[in-house]
Amino acid sequence: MQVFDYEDIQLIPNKCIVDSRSECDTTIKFGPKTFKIPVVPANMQTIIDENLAEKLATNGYFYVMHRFEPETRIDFIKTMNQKDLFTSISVGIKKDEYTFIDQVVSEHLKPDYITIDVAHGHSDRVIDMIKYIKNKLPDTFLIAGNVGTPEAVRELENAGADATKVGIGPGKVCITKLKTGFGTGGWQLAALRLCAKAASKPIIADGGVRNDGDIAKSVRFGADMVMIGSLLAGHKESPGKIIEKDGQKYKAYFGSASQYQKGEYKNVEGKRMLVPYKGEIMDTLTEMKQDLQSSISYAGGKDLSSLRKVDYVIVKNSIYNGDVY
Ligand SMILES: NC(=O)C1=CN([C@@H]2O[C@H](COP(=O)(O)OP(=O)(O)OC[C@H]3O[C@@H](n4cnc5c(N)ncnc54)[C@H](OP(=O)(O)O)[C@@H]3O)[C@@H](O)[C@H]2O)C=CC1
Ligand SMILES: Nc1nc2c(ncn2[C@@H]2O[C@H](COP(=O)(O)O)[C@@H](O)[C@H]2O)c(=O)[nH]1
Repeated sequence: MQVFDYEDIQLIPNKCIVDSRSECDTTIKFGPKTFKIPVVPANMQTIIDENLAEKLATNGYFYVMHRFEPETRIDFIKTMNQKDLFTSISVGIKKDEYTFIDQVVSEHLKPDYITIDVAHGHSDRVIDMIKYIKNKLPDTFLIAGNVGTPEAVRELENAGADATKVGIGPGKVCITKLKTGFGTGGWQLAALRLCAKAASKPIIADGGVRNDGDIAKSVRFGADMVMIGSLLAGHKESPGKIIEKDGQKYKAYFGSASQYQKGEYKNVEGKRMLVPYKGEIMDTLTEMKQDLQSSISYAGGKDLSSLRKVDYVIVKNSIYNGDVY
């Protein structure tokens, strides 16, 4: 098995067929809708809230609302419906979540997307939840995760998931790899490749993206959508206040399995960090789009499908040559 991660890979350019990068089409059809770029902010409490979800939906970006204020989800769906915006929410697998699905159905709500968001998605409890949701809400596009193996992708797909989310432990605020010894941290891109080869439905690559070029690499190795936390943290629209320290502005970014999220130190697999304040998130998303357009031009194509076919080399841990920007 070839093992590598984002920083170990360089994609090999092909002859350019466009006159301008602006000709390159970064749009992706994912589930029932088409989005501007194959990028979705992580469904974490320091990354997304209702206001940002609305902004993303209005501007043609995919979003997944987090599940950490469970009692707000019904109103969130109704508000988005009133504004004629698509709805994309998260659920867990505990007993209350079955009651929540029942409530959604009894109120005749039809979320466009639901994401089952748990640490260890390869489990019968997740499979039971997939079957329950697909039975009650057959028209909802159901994303299940997280997983890190081809076997898990196949099992969740066979249970009815419409897409699977790949990534156990590669996240910036993740300490799963240190606390448990398990995961795809350090070889997320290779794990993505294995999972995508086994998949017959779309894949979301989740965690470990540190540079815009990693989005193109994710697509090359099989991702239809890329979930990003740290790169999209620290914006004006990110939940939480600006924190001033030594004259610099920051925002907090913490793991969904951290003590800051859980409110207690039990089964902690996440940490907190300060992210330098970055201004408007739309500027960052626009830059991601432009960088992806450039990637497509280097791939010698006009759309994302050209990235899927490019050759690559493994340059183990050497591509940075000390470069940071
Ligand atoms: N992508 C990643 O690498 C990771 C992501 N996370 C994120 O943290 C958040 C919390 O996740 P999670 O703890 O699953 O959610 P919950 O706290 O909602 O737990 C879901 C259920 O699964 C059980 N559970 C959790 N982990 C395991 C496990 N390893 N083996 C067996 N049962 C388990 C829990 O019981 P009990 O707590 O009693 O075990 C609970 O009953 C999510 O948003 C998740 O995405 C967390 C870790 C890794
Ligand atoms: N192991 C943990 N993983 C976590 C936790 N909270 C979130 N996550 C995962 O990280 C990605 C974001 O990764 P990034 O590298 O882009 O910052 C997120 O989508 C989750 O899958 C956690 O507490 N522990």
